[in-house]
Amino acid sequence: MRLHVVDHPLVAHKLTTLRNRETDSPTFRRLADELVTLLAYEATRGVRVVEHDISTPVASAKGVKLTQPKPLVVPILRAGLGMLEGMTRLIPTAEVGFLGMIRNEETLEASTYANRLPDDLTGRQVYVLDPMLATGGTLAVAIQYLMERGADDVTAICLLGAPEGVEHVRRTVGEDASVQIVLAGMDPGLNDLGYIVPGLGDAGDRLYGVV
Ligand SMILES: O=P(O)(O)OC[C@H]1O[C@H](OP(=O)(O)OP(=O)(O)O)[C@H](O)[C@@H]1O
Ligand SMILES: O=c1cc[nH]c(=O)[nH]1
Ligand SMILES: [Mg+2]
Repeated sequence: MRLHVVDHPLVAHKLTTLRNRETDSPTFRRLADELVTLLAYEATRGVRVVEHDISTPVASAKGVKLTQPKPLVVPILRAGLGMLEGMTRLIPTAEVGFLGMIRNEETLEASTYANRLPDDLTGRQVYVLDPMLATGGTLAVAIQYLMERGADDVTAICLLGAPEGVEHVRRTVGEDASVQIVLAGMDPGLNDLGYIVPGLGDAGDRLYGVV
């Protein structure tokens, strides 16, 4: 498993505004969207392509195109939905599947309440979207689920992570798994309620309001 924390001043600038409690919901949504596109550029370095010959108006040329089947993008509802457009802007032809997951705020255990994914993911390259990687319970369950169905390369794109969450995912999927985590920032740890500190609060609530 590989971890990549993107080190770029524009990412750091947008993340700082995103964290600010004064940032309102419309601005939060816009920044989350912009950040994902920046992260996705890094996260898709390994996207699979094949050689593709074309003719320009002047001559023939060798290029590449995305392989079939196309990459699958999986936002984890609810908060991951705020990252979907930023991702599909970069890979418009990607297919999209959905996982609805919620963390029990007392036990911090993740459970799945919705699944709209192909049953067979054999050989698929998958990009999972979720802004927060806290205890790692949610992401570990999601990645395991995708790999059990045959996905052979999974990249998780998150805005903020905590070291204990990253280690939990590493232990669950195994050191040798073809799994990559891409973060805009890694915070020092979690508080007693399992929130990332300093973090940005509840990403779902900040995107969509308290429900
Ligand atoms: O790493 P973990 O400790 O599992 O926590 C992270 C999860 O918690 C948040 O979702 P939440 O359960 O709040 O659902 P929501 O997106 O509907 O708000 C977040 O979007 C992650 O999915
Ligand atoms: O800090 C956290 C932890 C879990 N979920 C969130 O939305 N924020
Ligand atoms: Mg939430």
